[in-house]
Amino acid sequence: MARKIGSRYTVHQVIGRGSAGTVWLGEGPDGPVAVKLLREDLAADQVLVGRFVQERAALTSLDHPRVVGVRDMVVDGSDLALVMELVQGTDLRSRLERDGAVPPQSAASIIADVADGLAAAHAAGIVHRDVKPENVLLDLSAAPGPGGAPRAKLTDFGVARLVDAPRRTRATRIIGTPDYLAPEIIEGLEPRAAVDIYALATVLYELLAGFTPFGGGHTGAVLRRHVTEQVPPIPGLPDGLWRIIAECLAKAPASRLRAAELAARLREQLPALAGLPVLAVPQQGRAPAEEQLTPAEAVYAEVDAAPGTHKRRRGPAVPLVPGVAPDSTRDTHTSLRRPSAHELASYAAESRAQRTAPGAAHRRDRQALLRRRRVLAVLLAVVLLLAGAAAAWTAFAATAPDAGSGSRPATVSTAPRAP
Ligand SMILES: Nc1ncnc2c1ncn2[C@@H]1O[C@H](COP(=O)(O)OP(=O)(O)OP(=O)(O)O)[C@@H](O)[C@H]1O
Repeated sequence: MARKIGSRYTVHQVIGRGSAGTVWLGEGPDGPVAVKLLREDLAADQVLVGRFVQERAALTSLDHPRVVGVRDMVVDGSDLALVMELVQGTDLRSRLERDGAVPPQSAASIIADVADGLAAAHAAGIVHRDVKPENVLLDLSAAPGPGGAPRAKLTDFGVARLVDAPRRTRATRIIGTPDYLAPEIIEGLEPRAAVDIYALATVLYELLAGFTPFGGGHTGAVLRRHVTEQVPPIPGLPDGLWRIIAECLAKAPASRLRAAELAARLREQLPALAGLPVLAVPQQGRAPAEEQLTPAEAVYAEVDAAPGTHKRRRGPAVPLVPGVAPDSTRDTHTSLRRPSAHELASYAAESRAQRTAPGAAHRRDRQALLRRRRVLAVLLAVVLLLAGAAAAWTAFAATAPDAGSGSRPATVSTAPRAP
């Protein structure tokens, strides 16, 4: 069923769904396009419509072969739509779901492409803020890159910004996808370009290992790991590639590589990675959600949907266009309560305790017990000594010559008497 979007575009078929809207295959004056129709509740939000109009110039002027171009932005009655370049292919999430992990050379090549796109965006002052496999499209119509890797393009620029909470709410809420959130976002800082580098390095890790470094279990646990834990190594990964990942997952944003450096460093690695098979990385044994909660994480157990966002979900998405059945089952943008500094500190303390091996924890408890016992023994000895001294004093006072003078201490009897 064809549908008109503004005066210039017609859409006929749904090609995908996300948390912010539905993507349609469409037709414009210059040929085929992809049209992302934002959800009705977002389209009805006047603040968001204002931002949409404001962002139009920045988003439509971002023109780079590794970025999915935004051709137009349409505000038409109740429709709010981004008209994009149509990419013939698939997205990286679908590829991961199909193949699991990716050979190291292909992974590095795909991520170098995305880093090129990010470098262009960052140079134009645009931070993506939601880099994840869903937002990387593989252009299967283009000639493949090194080792037959498909060419990648980053999409969904600006959408996280459009649906973001205003500054005053940002102090208490986070919008993003938990597995890819940089620690400084969780700590409440303004997201800058380095958050995209952190997210992209997380995607690289995921391509190589088949899972994200800090994901799994309850959202509170995921946030805590981003802030407090070191990235788990990937067995068998060549050192050069590992160093790049570790640098880009640094907790301090200033220590991370810039996007252009990341692309260049990855390309330097490509020859050495040629022919390496997919790494056999054992899946991390993260326990299912509730079992994994530490007491502090249990305090931080809220994952809820702010207006305009979806719950973190495993079920189908809310239908976005009347009459169209939901088909998205992905975890995607989530609005989260930002953990307080106290909660983060508790996560850190518990995390340190959890990292200690069970044998070491047992030894540590036993040493604490012995210390407590020693302190008690010293206290008891002091009490007994004082009691003995008091008893001796009483006995001495009772035998002294002026014992009958009552409460006056015996020493007084030796003091010079008043004339
Ligand atoms: N320009 C495009 N060309 C071709 N297909 C596209 C294009 N943009 C998006 N798609 C397809 O539509 C799907 C949904 O895209 P969308 O950006 O709405 O959601 P998402 O990125 O999966 O999730 P979210 O918006 O919640 O981050 C994509 O995964 C992709 O398969």
